[in-house]
Amino acid sequence: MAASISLTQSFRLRDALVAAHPFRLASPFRFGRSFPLFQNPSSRSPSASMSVQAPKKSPDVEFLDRRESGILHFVKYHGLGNDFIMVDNRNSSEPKVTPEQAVKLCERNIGVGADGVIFVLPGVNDTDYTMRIFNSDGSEPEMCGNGIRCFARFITELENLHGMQSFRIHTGAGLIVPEIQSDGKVKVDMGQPILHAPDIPTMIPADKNGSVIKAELVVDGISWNVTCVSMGNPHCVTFGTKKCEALQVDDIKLEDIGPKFEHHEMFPSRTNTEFVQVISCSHLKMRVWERGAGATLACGTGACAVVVAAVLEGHTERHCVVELPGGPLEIEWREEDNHVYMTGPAEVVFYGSVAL
Ligand SMILES: N[C@@H](CCC[C@H](N)C(=O)O)C(=O)O
Repeated sequence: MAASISLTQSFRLRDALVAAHPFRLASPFRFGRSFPLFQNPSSRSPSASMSVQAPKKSPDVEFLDRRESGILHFVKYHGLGNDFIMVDNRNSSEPKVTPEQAVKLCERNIGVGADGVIFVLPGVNDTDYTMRIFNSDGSEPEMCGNGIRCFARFITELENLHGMQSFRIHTGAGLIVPEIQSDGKVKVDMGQPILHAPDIPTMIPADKNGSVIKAELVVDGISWNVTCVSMGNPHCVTFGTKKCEALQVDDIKLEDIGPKFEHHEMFPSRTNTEFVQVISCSHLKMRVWERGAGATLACGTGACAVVVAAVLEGHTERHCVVELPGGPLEIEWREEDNHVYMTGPAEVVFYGSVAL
């Protein structure tokens, strides 16, 4: 596959990237060619201290080591259709891609196409790695739930690890711990939800505990009931309006109403918004409008925020299946430690290289 697609003078796709990629591939497309120039040392290798040779990357990702000026090698991943361009950035603490380049890469018609670009950077403060992400509009969020599952699976490719693994990841939301399970799914300790209004942040008047739970927010002339939760990044969760308390989420016109929540004056850092339907006391259905990315097929931090909001509003138990357009996530808000746990898949879509 050596086709060259001309985009603009400053941005060309190389090695025949797919713009419209199939969802849920049985086996990933492969566009990168194996061509190892060097091997990265791995402190996680059990034999690292005894062997002169550092362990090899998984053969699928050896092409990431090719050093060619102006070329970005990457692996595209998705978590329930929330898709990301994953970049091996372990040799520098500065992302290899600028926010402006990320916008072009994420473009679905003339770019690779993705909801964001994620960088695997060196760890800090006793963590194994640092995760940074640019949304498709170039803004930088604090955290990404589907992204961190992809991140964990990408590390196993980079480090050629097999079986159950767990990593300590530094993010803008603090320490996050994803764990690869025996079935290949990734369970993530997403930490504690933040409910204190100024820390979310929201300017919606808070209750006596400082939280915004089932409060009124007028958007586009309609009074919505909203609960605000931060999972490191801000979320505004709604189960309905004052007039109609129970949403039918398929009826929501996301493209119209989503941006009005995102840019509402009550959210000084903008917000992600989840529209939720209660199916049962352990089953929720949601659609999401993401800050900086628009309508996506899934949002991991959003699903976590939704379960926290559902418990606080008295709709569900603490352990729920959250059904998203891209598929289900299992979410538990554990009483013992106040942490939220998210379990779901992460898959390779394809391997590629692009001229920046
Ligand atoms: N899709 C992500 C969230 C990505 C960040 C979000 N758009 C924001 O700006 O906060 C997820 O799975 O959590």
